[in-house]
Amino acid sequence: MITAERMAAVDENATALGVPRKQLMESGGNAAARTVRDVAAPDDSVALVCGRGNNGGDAFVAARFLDDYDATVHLLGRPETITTDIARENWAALERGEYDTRVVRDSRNLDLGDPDVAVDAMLGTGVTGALREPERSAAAAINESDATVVAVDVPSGVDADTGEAAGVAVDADHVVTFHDAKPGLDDWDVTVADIGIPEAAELFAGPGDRRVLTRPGDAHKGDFGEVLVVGGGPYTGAPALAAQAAMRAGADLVRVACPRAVAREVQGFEAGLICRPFDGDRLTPEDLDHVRALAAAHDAVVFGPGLGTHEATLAAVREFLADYDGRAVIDADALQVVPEVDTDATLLCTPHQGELRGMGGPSADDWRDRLDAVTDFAADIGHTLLVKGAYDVISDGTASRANRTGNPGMTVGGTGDVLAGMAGALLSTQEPADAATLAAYANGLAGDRIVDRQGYGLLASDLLPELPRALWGGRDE
Ligand SMILES: NC(=O)C1=CN([C@@H]2O[C@H](COP(=O)(O)OP(=O)(O)OC[C@H]3O[C@@H](n4cnc5c(N)ncnc54)[C@H](O)[C@@H]3O)[C@@H](O)[C@H]2O)[C@H](O)CC1
Ligand SMILES: [K+]
Repeated sequence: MITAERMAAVDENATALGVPRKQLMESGGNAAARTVRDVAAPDDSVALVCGRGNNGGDAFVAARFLDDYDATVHLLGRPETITTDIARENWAALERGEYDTRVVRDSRNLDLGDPDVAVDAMLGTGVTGALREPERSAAAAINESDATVVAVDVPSGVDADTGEAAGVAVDADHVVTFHDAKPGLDDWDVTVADIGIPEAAELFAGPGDRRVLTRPGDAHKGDFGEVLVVGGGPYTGAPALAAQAAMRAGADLVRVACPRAVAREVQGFEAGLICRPFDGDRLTPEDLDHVRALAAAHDAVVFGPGLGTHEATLAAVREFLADYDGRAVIDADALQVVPEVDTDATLLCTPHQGELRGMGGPSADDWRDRLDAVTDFAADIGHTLLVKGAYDVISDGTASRANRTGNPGMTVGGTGDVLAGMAGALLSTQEPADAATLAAYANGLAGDRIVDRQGYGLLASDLLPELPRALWGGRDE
């Protein structure tokens, strides 16, 4: 089962892998034609009723695979208003090939004839709200006809995510849907057609996974959250890196709770960082009132960078989590307490494989073997895991994804702090698994770009200025 939103992401990932949408449209159109062949007799007439988006484009392709039938392509609207290049190119091919095409400029002129089979390719996953004209009249005409109706991807008028129709919808006898079942189609006679989307487009994080984000140009203050980084003690750079990464990832506000001595250093890295220091030289249970009050005022907490493993510090983490019910990224030394704590918090844990074993998690040499093992362990502990490695594995306990951006130059200290900070910023507004996937992808991509440019020898802080483009994509992508 796949939602329209996720389908669009997978589609974009497929393009990045070198399987562009036009190729998928070719397969989709071919699959639609095969479904028509299954229901049509050899001399049957076929009316393909097409919208101006890619759903219509699928039927332009299908028409080429139905040469031997008496097939007519009805385009609802002027060819100049076709919304995508690939649909327009396929329409142009029909015209050049002298197929039987009709342009319906006005729904009052719609005449489907009396087809044996009607193909509904008006709207697919791009539908919003109730059908407008001329699609509404065309849907009524299809429903009133005696034709066997084959709907492409989704019956027009039906929202593929809810299965609800906001008004008139096509009453299809068969639905040929692409790649995977769509959530709203349980009650229909559905064939799922493989259109050649590589498994890697679903499994590996890619540029399509950015679609959950609002692009900075459209963003408003408050679209992103406020993030609290709790860290520092024996280490001072870690909380500063995490906080700066959270800022680069678009957090509206980032504050750092750390020992007073660390705060001076944190601000030395970046004057804009706001510190809310506590006394002493490491986190202890005595600081919890301070940390709890701060955490309650933020959308996500990043817990761990540079905290160290002092017993009192781990006790503080344990006590904090026991009655925290917000969202947190747990990294580094704080990870080891997670399995023993009963908490209502929503946690995104970012262990490398050694830390995963320290949490009582699975060890598997091959990342493919890790996919299921990490899912099982995430389900066990009830939190989302981002297991770092040459191939990162991400799971919320129901399914797993992998990320293969990044390179050996990123084993240098601090890159994990950058990842944790970015994950915290994303977790403040996104589902934990989406936040984890995107953080892993963007962190690795930033590192890959640096190494492409300058070779190895990168510093974790080099990643920071690369993060925005890695997260949102650049104009050149
Ligand atoms: N990977 C894949 O799954 C592939 C799917 N393909 C097909 O593409 C469609 C989705 O195409 P898209 O262009 O995004 O949207 P639509 O064709 O569904 O519709 C866009 C079009 O419709 C207008 N519109 C929106 N709502 C309404 C309405 N209520 N009434 C009238 N008109 C409406 C909107 O303005 C646009 O102009 C997917 O379903 C598959 O069939 C591709 O072939 C590639 C692979
Ligand atoms: K359709």
